[in-house]
Amino acid sequence: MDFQLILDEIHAELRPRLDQAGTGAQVARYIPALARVSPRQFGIALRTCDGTTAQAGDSAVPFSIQSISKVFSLTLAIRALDEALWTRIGREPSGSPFNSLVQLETERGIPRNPFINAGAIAVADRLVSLGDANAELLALLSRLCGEPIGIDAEVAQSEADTGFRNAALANFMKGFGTLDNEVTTVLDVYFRQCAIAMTCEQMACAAGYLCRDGAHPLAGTPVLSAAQTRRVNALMLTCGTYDAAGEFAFRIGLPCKSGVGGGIVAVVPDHLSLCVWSPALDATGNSYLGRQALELFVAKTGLSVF
Ligand SMILES: NC(=O)CC[C@H](N)C(=O)O
Repeated sequence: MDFQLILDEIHAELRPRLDQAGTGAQVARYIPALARVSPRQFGIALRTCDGTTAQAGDSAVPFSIQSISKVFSLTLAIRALDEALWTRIGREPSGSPFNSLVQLETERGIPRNPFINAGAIAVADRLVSLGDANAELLALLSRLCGEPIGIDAEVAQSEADTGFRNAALANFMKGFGTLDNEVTTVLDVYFRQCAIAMTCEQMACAAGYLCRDGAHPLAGTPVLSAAQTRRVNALMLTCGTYDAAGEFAFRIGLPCKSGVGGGIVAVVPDHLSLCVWSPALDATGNSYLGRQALELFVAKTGLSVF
């Protein structure tokens, strides 16, 4: 399959839609540093299991990975704790927005899954107990894509200044005993992981272990076991795009994880990993053009888990 041609076609088809007037799509406004990002950007990149790469558009422009970081923090936590992780975090889709508080009350402070904010904050707490969580995460990402990866300090500060809902989630969970560490420490780790900046090309490579039964995309060494990798992919499919996960499975049928920076990473097991980015979001907090790009990719290639 000529992936470069396919990505070029997708880019050409979507470029005229970059002016998203009238669609309601807009960049995340609740984090001031993200509100300043131009919505008129679109990038896409993929890397196959045999190392072939393809890219189009703004694929080399760094963006704020936001909730895509939750895949990699989960990977670190599963590696360290395996089954023990699941005593404090569920594995069911939430059907609610990513920053929703409501389920925590009736479910006694146990977040539905590791990909909503509450779940990722609970994962961050586990990682804080194990060591320097942000340093571990940056080291993992840098190793996975073979390039140094860093945090955008301005975005991290902006999140910390306005993260009122995340503070509410963390305090609520602390009240139920879900967090072992200080709320401020855990939130600092969480905000900084969300503020990691990467390009589509770096992300497509970094996610490569997810299409290779857990093998490192560059070195081939195990990042996760094959069974653990299946679980991460299953969670991405069922929970990776919040209350749009059903729609994503229906229309795209790939494990996906989105972030409010406008990135979406997607996995075609045994074939390839890809990343799309366009900052304007739909009402569910998923990239408006990113979703369309993934739909086009699946339509053109027939690659889907179904
Ligand atoms: N969906 C997202 O990407 C949310 C991440 C964002 N940093 C937040 O905590 O609100």
